Amino acid sequence: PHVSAARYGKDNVRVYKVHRDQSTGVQTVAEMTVCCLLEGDIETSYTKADNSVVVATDSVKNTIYLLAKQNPVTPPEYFASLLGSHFIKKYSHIHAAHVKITTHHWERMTIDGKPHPHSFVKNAGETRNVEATISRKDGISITSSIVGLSVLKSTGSAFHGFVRDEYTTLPETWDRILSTDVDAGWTWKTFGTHEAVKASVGKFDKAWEVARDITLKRFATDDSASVQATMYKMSEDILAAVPETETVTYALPNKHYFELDLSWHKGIKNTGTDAEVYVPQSGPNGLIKCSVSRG
Ligand SMILES: O=c1[nH]c(=O)c2nn[nH]c2[nH]1
Repeated sequence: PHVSAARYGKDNVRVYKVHRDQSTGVQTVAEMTVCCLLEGDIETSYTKADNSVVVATDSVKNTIYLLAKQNPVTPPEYFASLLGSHFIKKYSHIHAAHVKITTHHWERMTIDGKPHPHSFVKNAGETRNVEATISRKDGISITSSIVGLSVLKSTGSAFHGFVRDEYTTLPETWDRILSTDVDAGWTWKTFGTHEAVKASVGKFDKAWEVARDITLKRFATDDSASVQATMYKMSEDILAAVPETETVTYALPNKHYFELDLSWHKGIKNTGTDAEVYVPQSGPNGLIKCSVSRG
């Protein structure tokens, strides 16, 4: 037997950084959780108990905090590229770094109609993520994503005309609730070097804003024939709006809200056009995935 693949490092490295603008007193915060795994000529640490090739995961963790102190930590695409590039520059036997950054969304509070200089609220559950592979040979591939953005529409969603056979019980509907937890990702065209990422630094925040706006607008305004049809439109829009992206990927759970028949009680009408009280389902849920590429 032989090592067919290996990577190791530190996961769940939580980092918080504050920027204090002395002139205005405005403070800005960033909080993220980092996973950084290294890949390279490390097989002997597995096969021969040879620790001479091991950059300790504790040193990986130390490096994350040091680089966070010495460099900007936003946008996360920039910091992921900077962090990964550090390891392949510093250690000739490390040939790739796999960096995942989950950033937590501290939204500045508005108090008495004014942005507060140092107080923030966290949007429940929504994160902005980056997964990057920084490779000596293949350059820097980055995928950005929005995860955990929970949305619901109370109408404007239908699902009919699907396969009807001896396995089908689902009734067709022309008016249903649609709810999902958005997981939307966009893969950037590969960057040759960290300098190329640095040159594009202004594009990452804009792309996240555009992708989020497109997702919400299409979700709200599309007269949805299915999750599949709506997510394809979202993907087309993002590819058109962000030319530096190559592929857009969505993974959308279909979080079902079941109608509840109450007619057993004095004939109360609560189904079809009379439906008002529904039963939100924790599971099973649909899961619809799609990647859309150029051309
Ligand atoms: O939007 C939907 N897509 C599907 O594939 C599906 N299957 N059941 N309900 C569904 N809704």
